[in-house]
Amino acid sequence: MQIQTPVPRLDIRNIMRRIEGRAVVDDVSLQIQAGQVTCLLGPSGCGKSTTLRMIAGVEMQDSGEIYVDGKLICDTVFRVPPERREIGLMFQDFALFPHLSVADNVGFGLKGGKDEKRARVEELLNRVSLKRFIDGYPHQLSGGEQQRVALARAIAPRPRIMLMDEPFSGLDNRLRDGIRDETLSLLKEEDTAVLLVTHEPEEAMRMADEIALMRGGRIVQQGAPYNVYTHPVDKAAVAFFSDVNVLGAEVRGALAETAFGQFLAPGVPDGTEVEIVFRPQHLRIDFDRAGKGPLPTPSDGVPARAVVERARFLGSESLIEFRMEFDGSILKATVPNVFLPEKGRVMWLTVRRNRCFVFPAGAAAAAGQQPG
Ligand SMILES: Nc1ncnc2c1ncn2[C@@H]1O[C@H](COP(=O)(O)OP(=O)(O)OP(=O)(O)O)[C@@H](O)[C@H]1O
Repeated sequence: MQIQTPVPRLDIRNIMRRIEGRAVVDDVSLQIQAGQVTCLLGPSGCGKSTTLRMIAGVEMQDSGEIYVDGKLICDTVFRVPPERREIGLMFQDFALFPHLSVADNVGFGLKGGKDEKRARVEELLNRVSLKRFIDGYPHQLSGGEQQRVALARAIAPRPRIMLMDEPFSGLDNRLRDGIRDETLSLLKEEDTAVLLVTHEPEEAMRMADEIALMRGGRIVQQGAPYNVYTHPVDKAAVAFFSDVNVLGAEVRGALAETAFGQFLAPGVPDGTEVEIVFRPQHLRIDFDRAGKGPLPTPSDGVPARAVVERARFLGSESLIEFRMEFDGSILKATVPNVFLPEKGRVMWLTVRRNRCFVFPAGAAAAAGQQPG
């Protein structure tokens, strides 16, 4: 039986944008289905907003095509104007019209009869729990309430695609999580395809069905949040989501020898410098017992002696920095709850081997391998 993949709501193929001779967006391809949220995640200046502007139609790509529901809306010669693309936009500075009532703001882009428009406005204000402000004005609302009105306005004309550029970054932390969740459930109910730009990994993890990790104009990795987090393509992809620890080693006979034992480096030629990369939560801490640590195990390898340099309580976890006896480097460990050993205390560390990644040293953009 053949499984039919639905036609993507948004399909971007190989788009490229050069500014002053530099590829600001470099061969980006992306597909988003109706009802799916994809987060374009990357550091400042990596080309996220430029990608969004090309989809919105306010900036032209130098090559590549954009399709909506299988229909070409833009290549280098043909271009559907922005107002006919049925694309909703939501940005950080969501700028409601100050002189229009909440109802008129939400109904701004709506077509149809007066009653029909009013019904849609009421439905959406109800949905974002702001019906009581229907005849109020933007200045009477808090930042979070204005943001919810902006969401209702963007979604009112039932756009096929919603483009959101850092839409929650102007909100204070306490409000943000609630509004993110509310926004997500409304967008899902409306079956909109969403492309959300953010530089915050927590936001992408919270909102996305798929994360597209962008760097230097290119998408370097794409997949479900769990996969992007647990199978990063390179050291920078690990570091984007958390602190990282790095051990340097040279490969001999497909093995990288470290103070924590050997790591598999299948297919890596002898003499290659590699980096063993792991997150702070994957270091195990053990107490010193008369100068000895725990026994080596296949899953945790060999213990290495370390001295506590600094320990801090961060709320839900503690962060401990260790100076490693084998080379004087610092490794970071996090443990749940409160654990604050005093500076200078000797402890033993092991690494969860199946949570380590082995990458070629210094090759930020190269694909890495996970040990078996
Ligand atoms: N019109 C322009 N003229 C010159 N440079 C530009 C122009 N538009 C974008 N750039 C450059 O292209 C790169 C990508 O910009 P873009 O705004 O797409 O990045 P971003 O990932 O959205 O960053 P941020 O998160 O800071 O908004 C940046 O280096 C930016 O300076």
